Amino acid sequence: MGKVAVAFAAAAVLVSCSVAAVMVGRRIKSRAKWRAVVEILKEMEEACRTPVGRLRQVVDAMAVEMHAGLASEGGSKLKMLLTFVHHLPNGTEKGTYYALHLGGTYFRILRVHLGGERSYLDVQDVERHPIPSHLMNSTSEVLFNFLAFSMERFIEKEGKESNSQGVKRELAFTFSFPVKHSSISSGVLIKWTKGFEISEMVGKDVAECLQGALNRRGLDIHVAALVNDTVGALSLGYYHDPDTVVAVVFGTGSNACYLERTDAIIKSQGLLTTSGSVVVNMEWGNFWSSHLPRTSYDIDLDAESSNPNDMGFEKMIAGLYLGDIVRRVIRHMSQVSDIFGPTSSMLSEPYVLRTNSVSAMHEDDTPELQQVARILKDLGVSDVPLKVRKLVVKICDVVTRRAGRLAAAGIAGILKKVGRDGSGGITSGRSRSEMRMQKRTVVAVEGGLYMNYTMFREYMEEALVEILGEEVSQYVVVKAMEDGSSIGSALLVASLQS
Ligand SMILES: Nc1ncnc2c1ncn2[C@@H]1O[C@H](COP(=O)(O)OP(=O)(O)O)[C@@H](O)[C@H]1O
Repeated sequence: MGKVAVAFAAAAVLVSCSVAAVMVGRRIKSRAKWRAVVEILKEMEEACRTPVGRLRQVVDAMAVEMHAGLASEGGSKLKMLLTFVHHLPNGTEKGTYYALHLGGTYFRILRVHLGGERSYLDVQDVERHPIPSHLMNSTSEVLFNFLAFSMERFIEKEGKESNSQGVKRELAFTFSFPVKHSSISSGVLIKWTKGFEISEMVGKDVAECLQGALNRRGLDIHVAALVNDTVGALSLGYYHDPDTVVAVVFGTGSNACYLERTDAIIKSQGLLTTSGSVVVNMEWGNFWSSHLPRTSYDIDLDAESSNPNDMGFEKMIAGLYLGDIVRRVIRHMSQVSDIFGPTSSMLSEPYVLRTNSVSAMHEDDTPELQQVARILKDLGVSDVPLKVRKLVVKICDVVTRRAGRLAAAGIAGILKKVGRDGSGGITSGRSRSEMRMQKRTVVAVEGGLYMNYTMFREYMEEALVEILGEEVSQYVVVKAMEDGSSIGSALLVASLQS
């Protein structure tokens, strides 16, 4: 071999050595990046842990806050609002009634016809539309004109042969935001939540605004009741099953109401009702306790939201927020590692990842996780390997598991307050034999998150059994109420007439 050939051979060896070294270096780097990502997941999992001991602390805190909110105005972050609902529909109602429901994402209109027997409940013409997003930060006039216009179109479709023609229509306005009631049919908006921002509306009478808009359109419709969506769900639950004492909504936001004894409402001493009880709208989205497992992602989400330092519990458990928590974790991982490829600017867009997509990824049962790949692609993250897709599923699981378990702790907190958790209420303990006398208790549940996200529902129901124990759980029935908020509100109006 000549000198030149030897030099080439030596250079070739050197080049292949350095290529190998670069490849090894890259592998080490990518292993380090993977480790960094796994570390983020581990930290997040740790911060989201909800062992049953911690859940029980949340249960106790919920019951304590409920007491405080009933004791004095402003005594707790839980407003514990009186709804002026003393009687719930019992099945004897008759006639045709309407409901118009303004939720966080959807508005719905429907008509129910009641024949005076529980079995004769005919729900007709349910319309459900997304709320046009520009309305959420428009003016009260624009918002209510739109609702009145939608109501007018609904009625026009009834046609001339409708049996309610020529008769004043009785309407329930189901309103999923906090209201301070002065009667069952009037109340002022306390604040907006769930991304709505029409500040001049705060302090105005909500039913009056709708009635005014209906009158301006010349519609012969009477706003007979202003009903929180949870109270609607409770009404439908009670109509079907009088053991229903609690209702919870898990949709865009989250809230709960329950039947309380009037003598337990210290802040309204002297409140008398013929039934001896009243429905209390807890506005539990604003619940807070140091026992809630909060992460840096929750803190950032809150700080960047339209209502910082507000609705802390809702921001951990409700549909509007779960997607955004998952997005924040993915974005953090994409900042410390290139496992998601070049950082997509879409990942920085708040609320771009919806909770519907989180459930689609979480429940993706295709072998290659094609749903996950498709949703990530929509976020500008293409061609990620299977192990990264699995990691995303894990993030969805951690966030939703925490949400479901905390939701269960909230429900158990209410059961504790009303003495239906097997412990005999907040102050006294009970013997085993007394526990056997536990009353059957139905919890009516509704909302898009609960109805459509199976894993959320399963985690919630599993944790409820864990908290209450097998024995007491036998007496607690969780019942889904599809469209319960709207149907139940119409039933409530019917019960006011009978
Ligand atoms: N398939 C789904 N998976 C997860 N969450 C869902 C799903 N479908 C709906 N949701 C959640 O439920 C919310 C809608 O809740 P819903 O009770 O129907 O309406 P609203 O809150 O407007 O009254 C959506 O914004 C979303 O957060």
